[in-house]
Amino acid sequence: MATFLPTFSTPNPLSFRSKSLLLHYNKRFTVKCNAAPPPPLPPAVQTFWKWLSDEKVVSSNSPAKPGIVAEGLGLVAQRDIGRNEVVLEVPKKFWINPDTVSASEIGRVCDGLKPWISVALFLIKEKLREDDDYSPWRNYINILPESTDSTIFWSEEELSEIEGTQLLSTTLSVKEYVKNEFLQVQEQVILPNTKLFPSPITLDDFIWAFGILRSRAFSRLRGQNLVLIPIADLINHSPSITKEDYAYEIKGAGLFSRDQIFSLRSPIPVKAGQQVLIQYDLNKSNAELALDYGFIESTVDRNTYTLTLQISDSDPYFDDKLDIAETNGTKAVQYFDITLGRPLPPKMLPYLRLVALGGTDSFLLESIFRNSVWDHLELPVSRDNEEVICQVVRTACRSALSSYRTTIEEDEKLKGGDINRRVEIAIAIREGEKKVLGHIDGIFEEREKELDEYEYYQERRLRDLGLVGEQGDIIFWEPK
Ligand SMILES: C[S@@+](CC[C@H](N)C(=O)[O-])C[C@H]1O[C@@H](n2cnc3c(N)ncnc32)[C@H](O)[C@@H]1O
Repeated sequence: MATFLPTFSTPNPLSFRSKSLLLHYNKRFTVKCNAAPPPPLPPAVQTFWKWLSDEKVVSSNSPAKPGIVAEGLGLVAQRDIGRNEVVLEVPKKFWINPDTVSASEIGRVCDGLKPWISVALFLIKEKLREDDDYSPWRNYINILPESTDSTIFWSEEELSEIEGTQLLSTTLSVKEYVKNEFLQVQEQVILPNTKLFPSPITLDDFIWAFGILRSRAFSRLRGQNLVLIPIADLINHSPSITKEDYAYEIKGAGLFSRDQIFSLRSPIPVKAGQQVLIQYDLNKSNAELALDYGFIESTVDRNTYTLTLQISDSDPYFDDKLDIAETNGTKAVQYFDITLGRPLPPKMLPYLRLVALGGTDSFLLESIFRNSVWDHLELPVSRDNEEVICQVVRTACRSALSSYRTTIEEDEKLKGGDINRRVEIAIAIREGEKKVLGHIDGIFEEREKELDEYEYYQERRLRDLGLVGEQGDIIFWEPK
């Protein structure tokens, strides 16, 4: 399951982003973890299932049905399910997307709105409907959670647990973005149309809808960038499924039908009574998982930090540097996601060297080098240049590390204690970020130690001209 919204980057000039499976116990239901029979379905879920059964979307023979699981609600196999077997098929009529909104009573006032905003308004409108004002969508809305453990729902006190992290600045940027969008839509759509929106709509309602979309909408589907698929969106995530493909798709409803259906398959064999699970997104960092869904994984490589590098506007060579950067697929402000235990992104060192280029190395910025300069930047340019990039990165890492309230050792001690899920997520996130910062610092510490061993541009040039021997000795010619 992937999300649809703009990505948010952190504001620090040299900033970085951070990710274990921590099971989520949804506040809606109580889960007892023992071999007892599964807990009965809450009335809202039973009504939802009956609605879908009456509409022939599901039947008593469906391979899976809703169940109460550790993650809240989930899809539980009613019989053994094979790998790639279809678990559910949901016809288009039951999807909620911008087209659903356009065709609804609020459609005429939602035209032209961003897709997510029109769907958010639709969800809120349906949620706030009076009981006597029946709408079938109510069956779905009633099973949606009031919140998740996404950081957008955290209290100030909970957020203080991620002080100093990139996740905190991203969360605050997201909330600010949602607030601004809310204020705008409130003024332009909600308040001028009180007949359509008779109940007051608050920022909290809007944040709820945003959280629902962010955690449940399917994207990257044929022709559908933002769509809620009731019942299919009960599928939970498993970190042990490492194949993302083929879990879901949109296809034709049949040879003689123009309708479309959303089809969900199980990526692995599932025994009766077990939960059907998928991989939401292999590429999301723990910070992204925490923001979008309110859980994280213990997988090491979900820990990332985003380093933001920039060619300064006041750099005397700004235009030349920007031209070189853009010709080589980078920008004036460039983000590099650094993952724990992995090498640096390939373009990071050349970009850093470009940003730091100056003094006697600046001849490389001349136009005659334009086609070859990036190749030169792939390797150390000069001792000065290489030393500067090591110092800049190491200083930034140390400064970022000093903004966390706890050390890795203190975080380690807190783990396993009597802490709630959100604090558990907070500890893992801040520990993960610090580990990545330590990893980056370590890489540049090594480089700093090796400054005297690198071959720099001038030596490479002399060697290419045959003026340096294999051992680095300069070859002299006696004048004839
Ligand atoms: C698409 S919904 C899945 C249905 C959801 N469990 C429910 O009760 O409605 C995604 C949400 O399920 C929960 N979830 C899914 N997979 C999880 C996991 N592996 N660990 C913890 N929570 C998970 C999170 O709250 C997430 O935001």
